[in-house]
Amino acid sequence: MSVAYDIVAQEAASARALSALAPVPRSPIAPAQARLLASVAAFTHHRDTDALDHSLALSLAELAPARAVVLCKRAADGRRLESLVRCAADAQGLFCLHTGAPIADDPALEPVWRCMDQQQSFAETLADEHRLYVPILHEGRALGALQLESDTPLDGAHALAEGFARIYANYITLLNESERDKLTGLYNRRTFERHLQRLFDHPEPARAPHERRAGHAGPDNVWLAIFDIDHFKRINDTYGHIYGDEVILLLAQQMRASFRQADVLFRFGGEEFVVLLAGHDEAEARGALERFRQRVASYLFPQVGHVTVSVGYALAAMGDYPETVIDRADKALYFAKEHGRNRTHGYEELVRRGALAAEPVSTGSIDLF
Ligand SMILES: Nc1nc2c(ncn2[C@@H]2O[C@H](COP(=O)(O)OP(=O)(O)OP(=O)(O)O)[C@@H](O)[C@H]2O)c(=O)[nH]1
Repeated sequence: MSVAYDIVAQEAASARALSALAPVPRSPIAPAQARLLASVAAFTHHRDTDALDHSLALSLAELAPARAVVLCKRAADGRRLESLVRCAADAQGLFCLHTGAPIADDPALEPVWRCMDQQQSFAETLADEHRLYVPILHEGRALGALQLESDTPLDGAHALAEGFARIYANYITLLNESERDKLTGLYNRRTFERHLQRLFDHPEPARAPHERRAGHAGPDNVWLAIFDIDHFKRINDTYGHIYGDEVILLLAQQMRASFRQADVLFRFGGEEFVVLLAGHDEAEARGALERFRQRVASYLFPQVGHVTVSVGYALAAMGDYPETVIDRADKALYFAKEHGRNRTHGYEELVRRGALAAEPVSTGSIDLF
């Protein structure tokens, strides 16, 4: 018995070894399946959320097929839509991508909200257009929705769109985790450069194009501000790290409540935070930063009481190296710390009044990220 068993086992092992060496016979794959797999592979290849969003809309528009696909994403607070990506065929049938911020209370977005609230797909037929709405669900929550538009009924696209929505939800959750700080949920330093570039490309995303100032063509100015909690070591030493962490968490909440939707908030590490503000002039940027500083100073942190922050900021001009701008804001922050803390200082303002020496323009290419 045992010999026979060994022979059978040996034969099985050598068959496995042979099959490992022999070329695997390729079973024919339908072109549609091959295209689908290629699309999924291409779209899960991306490591940044913007590229992933674009790829999802494009893949679905091509495969559905749909005249247009709109990806609507909900903001973290769940109460508003944060971004729209629309992929639509032009007159030549080529797909073009448009990104933008939804207008609050836009009635055209009512079916999108219905789809997210009911967490269910549904189809609608308008005068000469068929529409399909599919929620993007993750752990019982709708992260957003897909809207497909076509001249013909989209019945066949239902399963495809739902499958894509599931893959997208899993993947975007992983990406979000890698882009955000675990304690506060703010963006981490890794994604800073991409956000800076995006602000230059799409200034003031919270406003609709018609709301922008007439004749305003290029990007608005962008300021980079660094906040540092004053005497944070003392807070840790007096109350312990758990309370220290709570101060960091509550400060992040204060940041979210104080800054506009268009401003981008980061935790750079430790007790250091960064905000990218798109604005018209320095007075506007300074006003927003001062409001935040005062808000923190008057907030009562549980157990710890009053906490203050020092703020340094600098103009991020198009073409500046991010590390140069960070360095300037850091110098202004250092000045604020040196001159009493709980203050806001701008690098350009300090240079203008001779309190800081102007730095030569950096021509290096150090990559800090
Ligand atoms: N609780 C907590 N503490 C942190 C974290 N990251 C950094 N720290 C602490 O933050 C403190 C920072 O101290 P310092 O850099 O000396 O600065 P400071 O005491 O805030 O003083 P100034 O910045 O000069 O006002 C250190 O004690 C770090 O251990 C964190 O994630 N949680």
